[in-house]
Amino acid sequence: MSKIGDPRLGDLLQLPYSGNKKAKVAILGYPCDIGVERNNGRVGSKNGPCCIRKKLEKMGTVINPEFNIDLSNIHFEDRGDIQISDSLENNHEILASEVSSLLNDGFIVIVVGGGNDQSYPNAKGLMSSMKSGNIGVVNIDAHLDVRPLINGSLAHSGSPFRQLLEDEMYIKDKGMFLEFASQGSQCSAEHVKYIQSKSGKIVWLSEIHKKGANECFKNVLNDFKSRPLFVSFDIDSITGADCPGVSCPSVIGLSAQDAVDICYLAGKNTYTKLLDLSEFNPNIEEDRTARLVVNMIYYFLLGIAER
Ligand SMILES: N=CN[C@@H](CCC(=O)O)C(=O)O
Repeated sequence: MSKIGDPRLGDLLQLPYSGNKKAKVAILGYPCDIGVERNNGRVGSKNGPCCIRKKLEKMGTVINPEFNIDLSNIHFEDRGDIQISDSLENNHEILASEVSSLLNDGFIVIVVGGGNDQSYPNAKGLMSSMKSGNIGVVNIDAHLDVRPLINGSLAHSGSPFRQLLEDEMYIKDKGMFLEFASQGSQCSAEHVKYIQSKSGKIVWLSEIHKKGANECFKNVLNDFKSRPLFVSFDIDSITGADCPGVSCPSVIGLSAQDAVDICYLAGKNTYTKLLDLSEFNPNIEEDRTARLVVNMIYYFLLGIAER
């Protein structure tokens, strides 16, 4: 529990819903790393949601005196973890349907993974709730994650955005896709061509370092205009010094400050319906990285409070 006179996110989660709140936000866990294993990555992200929940309890002031933002105007609800089995395909179906039903109930949704394979079912959940593929998807990630399915049919943590770019509804309704903070040392030239052939865009990490993450991300939000937006954040896009607990770390990347600034802007953007956070792996490092992830959630909420 929080200390006297200092309510935190855990207290916000306890408040019952009252009709006059500014927004409803639901947090949902995807405790699954089968997709990471299939992609030959380091497993452990299935323990991510549980670890985040423990930290969430005590972090993040409900009234932020630095920015003068009061989160008690937001209804924040923990919807638990989705039911996981050994079948990744089943897990994805359940996830897409849960995300869609939360969005239909008027929630802004935060999904905490788990592997990055979650991002295609999450996008499907958004398309199904909108009954349209005319959505915007921004993948903040060191990797492009447009690898082909294994044996032509098995999804994995490196394939979610190829699945999106090949999705019938997304293609028919002219969805829009952009990769943000991609690292050329970890992305194949063939995959770049593939994304361009599907009208996807890429903002490389080097460009972000020149112009600043805030500026670059504001431009992206502007380009996506009024489409319902899904911001997918793979935390391995953040430099390993700031964010060591991931399946595939890098010595370069966004800073922790960039990450929270981006989450704030994503939350403040009226069209953002869905945020997912992927690849937190507490088996590798659980304290510093979990604190960063909770801060990212917190800054997203601060942004929503400023809509
Ligand atoms: N979501 C992560 N995708 C990366 C994983 C790389 C790795 O674990 O080695 C990718 O497929 O490139």
